[in-house]
Amino acid sequence: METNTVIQVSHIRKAFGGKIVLDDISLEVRQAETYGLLGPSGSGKTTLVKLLTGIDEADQGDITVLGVKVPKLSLLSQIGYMAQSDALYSELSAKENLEFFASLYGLKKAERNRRIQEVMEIVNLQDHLRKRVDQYSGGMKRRLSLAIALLHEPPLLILDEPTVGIDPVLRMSIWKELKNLNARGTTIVLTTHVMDEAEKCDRLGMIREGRLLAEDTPANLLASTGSSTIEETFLYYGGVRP
Ligand SMILES: Nc1ncnc2c1ncn2[C@@H]1O[C@H](COP(=O)(O)OP(=O)(O)OP(=O)(O)O)[C@@H](O)[C@H]1O
Repeated sequence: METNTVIQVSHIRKAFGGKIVLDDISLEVRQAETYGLLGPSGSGKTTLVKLLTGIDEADQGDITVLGVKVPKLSLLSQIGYMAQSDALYSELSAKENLEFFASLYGLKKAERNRRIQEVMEIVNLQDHLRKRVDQYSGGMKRRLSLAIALLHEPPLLILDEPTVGIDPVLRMSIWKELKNLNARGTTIVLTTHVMDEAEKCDRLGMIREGRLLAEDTPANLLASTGSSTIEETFLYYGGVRP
């Protein structure tokens, strides 16, 4: 294990009702990088990130996050998790949602107000703070969920499809912010099935049918397969060779 390892996944297996969903997955995420899990729908990405957060438990294998074996309740304050389906109180305003999560994370009042302003500016929702969440669009809800994950400035962000339903301009600004967070030492794990987004990650794990097909920097993955796009690389590892 390297000294800057934030997540160590060793030989994880997970099955639901006899169906193997994750099959002998091992990977490592290093401090201050953005690690992307790339794979088609149903490949096991969400299941894997849920194991990383400790929401769910593996049948076999070990996971260590920030030096602690998961699941561990105390780790939750260290992780900013954005689930695929938004966990928001729709009858409350965005501000009330943020205040609720800020108090869960134990943020003091002055810090709470400052952070609420900051995270809402990052996702460009500062003008919609007082709007009820049930009046938000799908993309706005995604952005609010991201804002909540950022609220307590956790050292590790785990984001399940963070930019789905978000327009390209805002997506670019969110990526810029993710890179800023990396520069300040934050480690990010995200899932995606968007190939152009995968190229923005420092390292990629390609997943298909519960197996890790390959893991490396986008540049190395392209070079080692002689591909010109990440999509071609994925197809190569998936056994589709022209
Ligand atoms: N609680 C569960 N009970 C039974 N099967 C499950 C459960 N959670 C996930 N699965 C199955 O595990 C497989 C992997 O699902 P998972 O949600 O991890 O995939 P994914 O790569 O995140 O897909 P998507 O991009 O569509 O979210 C799927 O076949 C899914 O039906």
